[in-house]
Amino acid sequence: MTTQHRTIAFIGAGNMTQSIVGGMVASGYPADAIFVSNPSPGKLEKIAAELGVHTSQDNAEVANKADVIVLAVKPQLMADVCAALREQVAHLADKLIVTIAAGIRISKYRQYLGDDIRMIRVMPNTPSLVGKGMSGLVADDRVDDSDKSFITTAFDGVGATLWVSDEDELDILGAVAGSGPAYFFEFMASLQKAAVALGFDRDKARQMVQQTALGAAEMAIHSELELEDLRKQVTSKGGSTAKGIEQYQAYDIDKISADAVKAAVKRNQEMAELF
Ligand SMILES: NC(=O)C1=CN([C@@H]2O[C@H](COP(=O)(O)OP(=O)(O)OC[C@H]3O[C@@H](n4cnc5c(N)ncnc54)[C@H](OP(=O)(O)O)[C@@H]3O)[C@@H](O)[C@H]2O)C=CC1
Ligand SMILES: O=C(O)[C@@H]1CCC=N1
Repeated sequence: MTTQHRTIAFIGAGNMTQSIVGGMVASGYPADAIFVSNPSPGKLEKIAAELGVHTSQDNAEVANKADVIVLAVKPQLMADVCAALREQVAHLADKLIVTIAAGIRISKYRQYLGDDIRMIRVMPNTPSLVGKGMSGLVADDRVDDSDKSFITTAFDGVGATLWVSDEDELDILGAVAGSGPAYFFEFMASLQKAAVALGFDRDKARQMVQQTALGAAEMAIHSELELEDLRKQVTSKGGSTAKGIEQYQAYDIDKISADAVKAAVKRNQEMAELF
């Protein structure tokens, strides 16, 4: 199947589906080719009203209509959701199965959905909603180039894509980029609180933090310099930034990030065992 706009069914209409589908429609993917299912109606009504995609409370109904099924439920629900799809969806082996769930290995999906499925695991992140996502991808060896190209194009539409060599690497990418927006928001919120503590109102503090984060990210993207050198450009000798940076280094920011990423990788590995 080489059709550029295959019919695609998202199982679960949560944060990630809303981000990805929102980004796909904004980047020109036809809403008419997108189906979304969810048990409760509220999120479906919102996504249908805002984006014009088809919706249903019945997973099997949307999965039966689609060439591509995207599994977008929480890892702990995956076994049950897959068991029901296996029972109720015809010709699962003819469809491309994509999962965005953290942790769970392709070998596990084979147990859940049948040994003959072909599957791509994608690890996206929520900035997909604004077209600035970072998605990692890994495929099993039954997936052909047209499947890979279709999914790459779909996720390129909501940001950047990076194919990794195996599922262990996907766990690491997930711990850095999948979880990463949370780390940046945590850091941004802490800078906002620091400005508020010194007398700024929350809105002004937020404005300066978010614009600074945007500017720094844009510079990192457009500069050939190492990130460390970009940091040095701001850090005038004997100036104020040096004093601020000294504080971050005193708390060993490298260790904080290393520990955070290791803990998130470990949890991905645990979820692979648990679910
Ligand atoms: N959030 C993120 O930043 C990222 C998440 N992921 C992965 O994406 C997946 C979804 O996460 P996220 O969107 O954050 O989670 P959410 O909880 O926001 O969304 C999950 C959705 O699944 C729905 N759901 C529950 N039971 C079923 C069912 N039986 N059939 C169909 N849908 C069901 C829930 O509906 P209801 O609320 O009505 O119960 C909810 O809308 C997870 O596996 C996660 O690992 C991957 C990368 C980043
Ligand atoms: O926290 C989680 O498990 C998911 C995966 C990456 C971001 N959210």
